[in-house]
Amino acid sequence: MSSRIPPVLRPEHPASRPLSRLVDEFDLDLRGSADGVEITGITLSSTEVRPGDLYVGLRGAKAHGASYATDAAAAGAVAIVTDEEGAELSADAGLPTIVVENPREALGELSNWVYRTREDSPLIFGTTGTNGKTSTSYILEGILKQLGLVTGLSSTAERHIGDLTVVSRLTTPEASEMHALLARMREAGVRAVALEVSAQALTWNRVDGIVFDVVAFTNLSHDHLDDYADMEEYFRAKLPLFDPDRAKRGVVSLDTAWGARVVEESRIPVTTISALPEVDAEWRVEIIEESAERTGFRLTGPEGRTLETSVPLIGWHMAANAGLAIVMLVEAGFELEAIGQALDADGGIRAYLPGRTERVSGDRGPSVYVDFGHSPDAFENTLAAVRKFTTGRTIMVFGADGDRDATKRHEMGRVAAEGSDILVITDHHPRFEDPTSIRATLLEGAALAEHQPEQTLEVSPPEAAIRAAVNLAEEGDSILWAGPGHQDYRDIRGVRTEYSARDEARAALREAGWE
Ligand SMILES: CC(=O)N[C@H]1[C@@H](OP(=O)(O)OP(=O)(O)OC[C@H]2O[C@@H](n3ccc(=O)[nH]c3=O)[C@H](O)[C@@H]2O)O[C@H](CO)[C@@H](O)[C@@H]1O[C@H](C)C(=O)N[C@@H](C)C(=O)N[C@H](CCC(=O)O)C(=O)O
Repeated sequence: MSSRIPPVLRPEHPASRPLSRLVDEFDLDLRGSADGVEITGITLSSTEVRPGDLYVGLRGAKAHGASYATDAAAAGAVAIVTDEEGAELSADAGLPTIVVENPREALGELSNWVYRTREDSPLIFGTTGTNGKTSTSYILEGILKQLGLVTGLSSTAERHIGDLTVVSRLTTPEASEMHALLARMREAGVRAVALEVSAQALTWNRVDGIVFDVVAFTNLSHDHLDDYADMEEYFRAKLPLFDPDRAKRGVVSLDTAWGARVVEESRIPVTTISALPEVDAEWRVEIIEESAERTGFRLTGPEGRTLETSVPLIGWHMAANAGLAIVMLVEAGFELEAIGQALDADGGIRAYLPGRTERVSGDRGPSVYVDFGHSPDAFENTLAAVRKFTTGRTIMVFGADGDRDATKRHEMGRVAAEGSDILVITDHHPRFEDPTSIRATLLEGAALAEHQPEQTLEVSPPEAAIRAAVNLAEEGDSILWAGPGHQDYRDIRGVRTEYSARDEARAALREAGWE
């Protein structure tokens, strides 16, 4: 049985290390005395300090972490690492202070020192790209489990330590949290870990201090242009993962043209894969069988290596993700034959992906899928997969994130209109934006589509939107609710209200008499 516990995980039996040794080993500028100071943990949030912590005060977009040093000290922090400005801000806390130029850049190595993460490290797999990171990581974890290893996972949806499930806040946690998680995994005997690595994680040093055995690039498409000036900058944010200081080998999907650019710029040995027939790659994924439950595919690689298998997931993009996961394992030294046997054993891989084109409906009535996709490219893939197995109409329900990349909204609306028979535009996480104006932009985008749905509705809030969709649906129709996926909250003006699209969809089906 898995259980859910709060997200900030620390090792249960942390080792204690003297501050004086840290100062000596890194030749740090210490102000105050290190005498008798012992470090057992590290954090960058005053609200998460535990006694014995090294508190790292870094400048954020809203505040300087060092201004919370007094709170951190009261909670048991024994020293602070910060910059010159932070040293002044934290003077009243009376903590021994280490001054570095850029505390964020120091965080990964400091966290590795505190938790000795690289000692006796498990195999670490890292996946980056716009779409498919979570699915690839879950599939990797599923295969590794079937190969008999105790596994760990860090994803947008959840974090896993063996059989323990923990909710996740960011796709890739901050470096101090990431290293604590890896230390906790080591205590639990984890021997292989699948980590999702966002572009933001690379930009903000969240995976510093970790050496990946195999990394992978899935694809790149329009997203996150609020954090990056343009696609080129977003692309360049991914490249540090393909650096010898960080990773040993890589697998690159050529399914988007950006893959070839990764190959060109990679500084580690990489192999290539594609699920597109027109693309020339070392490994090829070819769909051989598709149903509304499973996708079967043939994977062929260098030296005549071949594997025929299937995954309990729908759409060619899921076969592409599975192929990528398998080649990552081959690159890590696993035999393709053993992977094939593991995949087939026990009725096939149990790659349960929460909220990834997850069917939440029963046997009667319309099929309802909840998906996490929130980019035009993700919409296109999931809509195509759902349409393929729908005898009736395809109804799409979606909204867009507030305070996140607004430049993709027109294209989201257009792609959704292009692929659906009925479109229901609603809200997602408005955050501090006006949901009415977000919906207006999505509607403008929908109007740009060449193919227009039979009906386009604007319904707010989302619980009313899914009910409107279910009420319009008939037996044989499919409803795709894209955006919320596995999430269990909505962010409205900075307040996270408990909310589950999966539960709302099931309730709507029940109320309509389908369940
Ligand atoms: C835009 C962004 O990435 N912001 C990150 C940033 O927040 P910030 O600069 O606003 O921080 P701040 O509030 O000014 O605080 C500064 C410092 O004071 C500390 N603090 C703050 C308040 C307090 O009471 N005590 C305290 O110690 C904070 O921990 C922080 O270290 O530093 C925070 C703590 O380190 C991060 O949690 C926060 O990520 C936020 C939550 C976020 O949503 N990030 C998104 C954009 C993100 O990273 N997304 C990717 C997307 C992946 C994908 O789509 O696949 C991800 O990996 O999740």
